[in-house]
Amino acid sequence: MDGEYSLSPVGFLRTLITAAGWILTVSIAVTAARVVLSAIYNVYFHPLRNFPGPKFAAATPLPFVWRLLNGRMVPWTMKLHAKYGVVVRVLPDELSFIGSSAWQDIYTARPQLPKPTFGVLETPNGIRSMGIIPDAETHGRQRKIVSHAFSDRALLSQEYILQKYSDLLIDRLRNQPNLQDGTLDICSWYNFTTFDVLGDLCFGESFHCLDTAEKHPWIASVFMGVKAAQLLTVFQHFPPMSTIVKMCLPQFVHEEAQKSFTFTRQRVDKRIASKSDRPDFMKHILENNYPGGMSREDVDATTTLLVLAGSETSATTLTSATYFSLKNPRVFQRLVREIREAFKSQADITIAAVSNLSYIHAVIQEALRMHPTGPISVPRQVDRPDVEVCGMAVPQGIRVGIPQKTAFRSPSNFVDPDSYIPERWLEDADPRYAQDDKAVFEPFMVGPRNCIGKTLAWVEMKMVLAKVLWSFDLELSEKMKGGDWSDQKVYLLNEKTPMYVKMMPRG
Ligand code: HEM
Repeated sequence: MDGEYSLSPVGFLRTLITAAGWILTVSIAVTAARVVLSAIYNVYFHPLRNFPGPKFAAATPLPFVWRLLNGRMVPWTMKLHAKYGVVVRVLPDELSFIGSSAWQDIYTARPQLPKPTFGVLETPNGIRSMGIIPDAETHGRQRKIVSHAFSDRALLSQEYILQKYSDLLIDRLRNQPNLQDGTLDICSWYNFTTFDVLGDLCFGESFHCLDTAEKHPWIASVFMGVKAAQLLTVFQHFPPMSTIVKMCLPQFVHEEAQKSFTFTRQRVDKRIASKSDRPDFMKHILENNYPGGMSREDVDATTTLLVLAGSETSATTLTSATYFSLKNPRVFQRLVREIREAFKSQADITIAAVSNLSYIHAVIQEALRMHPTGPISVPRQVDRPDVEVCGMAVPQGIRVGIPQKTAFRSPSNFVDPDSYIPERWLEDADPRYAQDDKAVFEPFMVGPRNCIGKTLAWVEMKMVLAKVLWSFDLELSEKMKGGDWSDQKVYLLNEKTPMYVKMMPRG
């Protein structure tokens, strides 16, 4: 009897291979059928079916995901909005808007439209920083505590920190051997300055980037985390993949995250143990915290966010303001004149004094328009019926957002959108620019989750730029004369490339 029913090992293997073949074929067929059916549903039956946009992007996340991966989201959304207008369906379930009223409709809606938890960067203990907490109540509670560190009074008491690092920048630049040969990358130096300022404001101790002329490894690690988080968002568009990919992340990614987490904890420990009364962020956070406000873990996570959000953005804008001004000699000359006529010495460049200058303000504003630091959409989730954006009813379950760079460079919002014209922001602006829809320009966003560091960013950028242009004559390096420095890949943040200049010390 046994012999009749037993299989030889070869027979068993053959049966196994045949069965595996069938399973694979059926799985592929089922997946293909699902993909085709969902594409048909998305294009012809989905609640967004009547919104304009390319059919392929309506059918599948692939075109969007491809741009996320190759960093070319900005040119893609620019092309789409140029073709389809104020609203474009960029994903089966996401709409992109470039009309100015979208800011109020999306980002100041009450109750808040939640921030999707896509690709969020958690610390290894699972705690999220204030910037990525989805729950409005928890976010609001933490933000209220942190906001004490950004009051006008706090800012004035922090001025000496801004003075210290902007002066150090000038000293260090003066001593660079390559100052005049066109190989000095001003972008890195701006970054060193803003990292040192934020290190000092958060931890009571800088990263010594200006001293060493190098990025601290912690900074590199945190930025790698941001890019990884952005790339991980790709898999959220293919739900089962997301969990699998997170589980399969290579060991070094976890080790890197753990290392940078430990570094933050140690720095925060040290700052708290110092019991110092210096007027940095930590003093205000600790003084205004209360049981149930922010846990120690919340403080760690939010400190990392503050360094990241406060350094990269200001350095990018300083670089683009320098780049665009140098590319436009008329602008550069007017800017330099304003600064050099206003100040007799570098020491006169104070927060109060620099805040009175109008042209430097317009120069930085126009740099933020040409090259915003958050170039792509940071969407919100429509979590209820009856939401309207730009006068259009948006169904529940959809994500909506504004891609800043596309909105700021759109000819439907600005006259000569690709030209760098600070004059459009002046009170006595050229009437040609009266047509600009300035309400669309919100580089710091609006609403309860807008930039908490906006005022600090403005004074820091003006002070650093004014000191550089007061102390040096600048020229673009030959290397920068062709091409467009601002045409950069984007992985949530701009992937900045070097910006080479020649600098001649004055006096
Ligand atoms: C040119 C300079 C800056 C620009 C253009 C900028 C822009 C922005 C934008 C667009 C957001 C909203 C991001 C989102 O919702 O995902 C944001 C949030 C934030 N920014 Fe800034 N930022 C700048 C400088 C700073 C500085 C200097 C700091 C502080 C040191 C800072 C701290 C923050 C924080 C903590 C948040 C999160 C706020 C919250 O979730 O409540 N930023 N910023």
